[in-house]
Amino acid sequence: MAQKTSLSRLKLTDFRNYAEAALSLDGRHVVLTGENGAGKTNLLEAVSFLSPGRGLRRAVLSDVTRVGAAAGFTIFADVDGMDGEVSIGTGIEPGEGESVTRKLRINGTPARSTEELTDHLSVLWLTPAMDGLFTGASSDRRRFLDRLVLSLDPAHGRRASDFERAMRSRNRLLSEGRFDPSWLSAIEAQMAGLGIAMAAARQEMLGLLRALSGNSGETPFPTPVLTLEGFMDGAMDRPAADLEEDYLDMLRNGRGRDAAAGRTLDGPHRTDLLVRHREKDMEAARCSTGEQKALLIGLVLAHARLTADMTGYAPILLLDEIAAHLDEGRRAALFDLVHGLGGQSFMTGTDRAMFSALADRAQFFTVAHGGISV
Ligand SMILES: Nc1ncnc2c1ncn2[C@@H]1O[C@H](COP(=O)(O)OP(=O)(O)OP(=O)(O)O)[C@@H](O)[C@H]1O
Repeated sequence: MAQKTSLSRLKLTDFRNYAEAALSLDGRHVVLTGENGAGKTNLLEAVSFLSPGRGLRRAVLSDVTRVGAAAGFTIFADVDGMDGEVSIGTGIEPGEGESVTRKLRINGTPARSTEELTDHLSVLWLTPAMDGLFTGASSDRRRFLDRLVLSLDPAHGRRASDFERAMRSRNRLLSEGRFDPSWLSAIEAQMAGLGIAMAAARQEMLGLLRALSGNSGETPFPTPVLTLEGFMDGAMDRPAADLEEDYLDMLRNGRGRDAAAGRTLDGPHRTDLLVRHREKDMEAARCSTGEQKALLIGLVLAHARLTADMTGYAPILLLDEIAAHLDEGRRAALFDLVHGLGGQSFMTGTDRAMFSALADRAQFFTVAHGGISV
């Protein structure tokens, strides 16, 4: 069984609709209930800032500071994490405009980057904004896929941003008609190395999830069958050096075409994550709304289980408005599955009764007008 990671304290200042708020936690799951607009999702968002990136809303950081606040927002958390107990502080300084970056202190010491958070805990989430994942833009599925990869392979984020930067340079050279062969070749060689490493990391994550779903047992949440399409289709079992060579050829031969298109038409930025409902043998986009939600839950739970298996520590799970869509039986089954992961989860809803099956496995809080009470 994976070890637990948990928050024992969360304290917010000038965060969204909270001027000041604090939560004392005892390691059990956390249920936050209250009316629409009370600030439940904001609390989950605060916890999501204990992982690298822009949180579960992919927020512009300056929007996160409470409207009317004189300074930037801060989040403090006491965490029993993968490296023992730590105090984490994160937030932004005021008045830096939209290019502001998030500051992080771990036990009072400034951290080089927010990636250091992954040494201490892993935070995964499922929010209503993800409901259209299977029917929406492929860029959303790619981002979802990359978050899956990132939770087990922190270097994936750096590879993806370096690839993006190199690709932008290539696009610029091509669009300006500067076909300088040595410059282009150097950029393309960098893209080939990074691009194939990204594709391999994604493929490896899918392989791990596939192996896991083979022995996931009976659950009311269907098994998603995942495949990748759009880049190096069916070729990923070949040696990386050969794939890099192939990708380099594609880039070299595609210069004219890409110049005309104004963008690079081959690469890992074109990958799509295809999801099928295994039991129905149906693509996810054609499943019913409820089936899609259940598939998404199945996918996030599988990822949480994989994270726990691979790291030995159960992730913190943020489940926003998860109970509303499920009947009583499925709700109880979900709580059992979440509890069985062995970690701490944060769940929100408008009605406390929906969580009654959790009983004393959870702490219950009421959220109202930017305040939290027991
Ligand atoms: N920067 C900000 N400053 C002040 N208030 C904000 C800021 N950003 C968001 N809010 C407000 O926070 C409130 C709470 O939002 P939140 O999404 O947490 O509600 P919720 O309890 O999850 O509601 P629902 O049940 O409708 O999902 C909203 O009314 C929103 O306008």
